[in-house]
Amino acid sequence: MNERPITVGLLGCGVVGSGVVQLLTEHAEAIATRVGAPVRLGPVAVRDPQRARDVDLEQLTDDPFAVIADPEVDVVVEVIGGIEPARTLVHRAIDSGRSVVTANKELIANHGPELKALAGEKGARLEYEAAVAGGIPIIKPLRESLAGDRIRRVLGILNGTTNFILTRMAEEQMSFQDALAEAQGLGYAEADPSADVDGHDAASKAAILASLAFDAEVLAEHVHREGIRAVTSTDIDHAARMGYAVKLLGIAEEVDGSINARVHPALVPRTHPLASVRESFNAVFTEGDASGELMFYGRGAGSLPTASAMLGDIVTAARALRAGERPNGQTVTTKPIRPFEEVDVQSYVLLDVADAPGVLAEVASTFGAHGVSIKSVWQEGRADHAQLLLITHRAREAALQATLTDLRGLGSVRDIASVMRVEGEEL
Ligand SMILES: NC(=O)C1=CN([C@@H]2O[C@H](COP(=O)(O)OP(=O)(O)OC[C@H]3O[C@@H](n4cnc5c(N)ncnc54)[C@H](O)[C@@H]3O)[C@@H](O)[C@H]2O)C=CC1
Ligand SMILES: N[C@@H](CC=O)C(=O)O
Ligand code: NA
Repeated sequence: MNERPITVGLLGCGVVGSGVVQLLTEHAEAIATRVGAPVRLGPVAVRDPQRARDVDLEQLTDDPFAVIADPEVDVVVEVIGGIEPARTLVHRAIDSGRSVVTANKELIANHGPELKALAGEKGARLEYEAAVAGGIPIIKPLRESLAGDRIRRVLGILNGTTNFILTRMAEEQMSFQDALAEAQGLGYAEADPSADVDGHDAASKAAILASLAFDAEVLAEHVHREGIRAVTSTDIDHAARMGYAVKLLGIAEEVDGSINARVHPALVPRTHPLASVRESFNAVFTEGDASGELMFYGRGAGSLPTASAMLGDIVTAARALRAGERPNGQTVTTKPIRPFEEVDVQSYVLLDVADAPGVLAEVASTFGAHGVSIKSVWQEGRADHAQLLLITHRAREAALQATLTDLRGLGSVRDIASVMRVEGEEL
């Protein structure tokens, strides 16, 4: 093969970056065959070039700007994470006509529109398969394979760290803190684990999925977000007894021309395919008019699975370079974003109540007064430790909130111990 090699410049060499180096080296022959030219690793920017590493790096620098300015570099791979300096680096790389492959969901969910527009203008590619659900192919399927369908709804387990924590809490009665520490040790967690447990990471991914599924500009700030800190082992036990698993879901729906995107813990019926997604695995479940229900399942985090998605993007960018293709200028429409209060959701409510005559009727009539219909009720315990577990039918979130306010005012309701959504139930 006498073709000019395509050179990759790497920004950051942590968990994912070292996986990219490993795969570029180990799969070099197959990649060269698939691209039609060798793809070689060029300069690599790291924080500390003196530090000992598992991977072999020849051209090390501590200046990421030198990498994007290197005339040899054709494709820039960004795995530093966070907004700055990643945003400036990616912006400059694209501005100089280079294609960029990134795993940075925060960057795409906050600045994707401006970066995509610049890439279109400069004839560069901006690829980000690793940014959502790590190694699972979902960006290309949504952008290409499903481009002829109309997607109505996307439901996903989009964060490996929180799914790992919830699985350990459910199956091994492990504490939240111990499970988080284990996820950190395995390289799944973000540098600041609050990004995982408070749902920021999943919200970025939900925004990206909503943008692609509905050809719209949905940013992280448009996503209603609740993390898993409030989920207790009592909730998980109750849910299990009622036939549900507790999952942190990212949801994007288009209903009557408006989009709602949200991330929150949810009870998922055990019979739903998402309920069986355990450990650090991710899954994205799509509902399309023509394709029906599809589920994409696999490793959403970890060095090599994430690097595998990036290598696929590097091959895409390298092939486009060889073919002299310009990226397609996709039109993005502006669609209204529906606030969470105006979304119809099914809910699970756990109440600490007095076990006295008339309490259930009082609680039920409070729901009824706001038009929230109750689907099922369980009572646990007696006297001072009585708990009522209620599952509602779909109702406007604002009506549920008004119900909760009134429940707090009832003498018989000691505490609203927990409120979660229910998703994936047959309607
Ligand atoms: N770890 C995972 O499983 C996944 C991570 N991602 C994303 O991939 C990106 C990277 O994540 P990780 O590799 O896990 O993080 P990491 O913290 O292991 O690696 C980031 C590296 O960038 C380096 N760095 C920071 N600032 C730099 C600078 N100015 N110049 C040069 N190097 C710099 C750090 O020293 C660190 O080694 C993030 O955007 C993350 O959200 C996406 C999917 C999965
Ligand atoms: N911290 C993230 C890594 C992948 O995006 C996760 O836990 O899923
Ligand atoms: Na992916």
